Amino acid sequence: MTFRSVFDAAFIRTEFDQAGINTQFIPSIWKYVVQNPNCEWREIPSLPSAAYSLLSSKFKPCTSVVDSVLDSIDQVTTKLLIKLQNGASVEAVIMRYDTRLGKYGGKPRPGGPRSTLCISSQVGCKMGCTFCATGSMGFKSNLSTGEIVEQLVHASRLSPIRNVVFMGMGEPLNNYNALVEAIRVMTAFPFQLSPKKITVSTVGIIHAINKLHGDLQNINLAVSLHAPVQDIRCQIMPAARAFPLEKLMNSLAEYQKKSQQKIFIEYIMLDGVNDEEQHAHQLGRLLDTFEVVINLIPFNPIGTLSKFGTSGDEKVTKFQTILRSSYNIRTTVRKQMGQDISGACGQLVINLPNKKSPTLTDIEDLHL
Ligand SMILES: C[S@@+](CC[C@H](N)C(=O)[O-])C[C@H]1O[C@@H](n2cnc3c(N)ncnc32)[C@H](O)[C@@H]1O
Ligand code: SF4
Repeated sequence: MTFRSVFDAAFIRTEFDQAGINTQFIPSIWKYVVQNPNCEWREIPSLPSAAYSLLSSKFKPCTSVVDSVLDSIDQVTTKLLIKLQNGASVEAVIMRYDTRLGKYGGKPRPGGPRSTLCISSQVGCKMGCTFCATGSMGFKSNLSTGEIVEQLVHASRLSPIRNVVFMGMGEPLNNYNALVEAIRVMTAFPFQLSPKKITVSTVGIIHAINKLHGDLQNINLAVSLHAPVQDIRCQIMPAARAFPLEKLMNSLAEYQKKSQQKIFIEYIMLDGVNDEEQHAHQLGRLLDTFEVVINLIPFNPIGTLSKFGTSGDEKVTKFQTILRSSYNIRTTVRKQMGQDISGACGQLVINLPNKKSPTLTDIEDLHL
């Protein structure tokens, strides 16, 4: 029998309403589950009896289970392999790199480290970017709101999570309703993450960007641009044909006008493809009228799944310098994390259900 996640917010609210149970009990149920993910419903104190029977018949505290936990050698990154109820698996990655450490003069941050959690929104992805391991799987299924939130529940048991980035498996804006609802849950009691600490990364799904600000305010939008001109974008990202660069930039301009927020631009550095000086100038001119931060991403090799090479450090530095000095654009280079456990961007790819349960060796084999 299939159970729903108690974090499937819209579903549980409707069920409570229909059964005449006050929906105000829901946050306290979530709090109990966050603290006791393996609890029995009867253990939760002070619920009406109708709530216990409804919960028992239709819901599970967590519908997903953590199959394995893998730490990087430096202990900074932890990859969770999470098995969903339908037998498919996704990965979530905890990164303990604390950008605020400098603020404390190199001493540990008061209250301990606050981690960033990289979350998956789909099993596989249909956008087919040619440098991405997840893209090579094709689309398998969407995660429900509850399955998205449960990644936070599982990770929070290992590390206090301060930031959430939708940069794991899948294209979040292709699973729009579940994404919006999941972010609403994450910013509500008992998680209470600040929307400013949540980043949605997208390949550039124009119709979804156009409505995003109406549904969620104050979150960060990151756009995987990866090329300054349409023809290079089409070569490396098939989705660029459906979402042409010019229309995407118009949509981003509208988004920025409404949100009044910086947009984060992700730019993967592919050797000899998009990393020449002329590309830096084209990118600088393209973004001239925007308030952006550019994040240059060193390409993480994905073995035979992709033919690309990683740009050399000198080229990356030159690219960064042009954007900074000629265009005054804040430009950072992404720190490489979790490569030894294939937990880095674009390295997330999972074996499929009903073949057999994936083991870590299977996953490592697929990655490398
Ligand atoms: C895996 S995607 C998930 C979010 C969304 N689908 C997107 O494309 O923005 C997160 C980021 O990883 C980047 N990425 C994908 N494959 C990569 C690779 N092999 N090396 C480095 N970054 C990669 C993507 O371009 C994107 O900026
Ligand atoms: S980079 Fe993002 S959009 Fe492209 S295939 Fe990978 S997950 Fe999908």
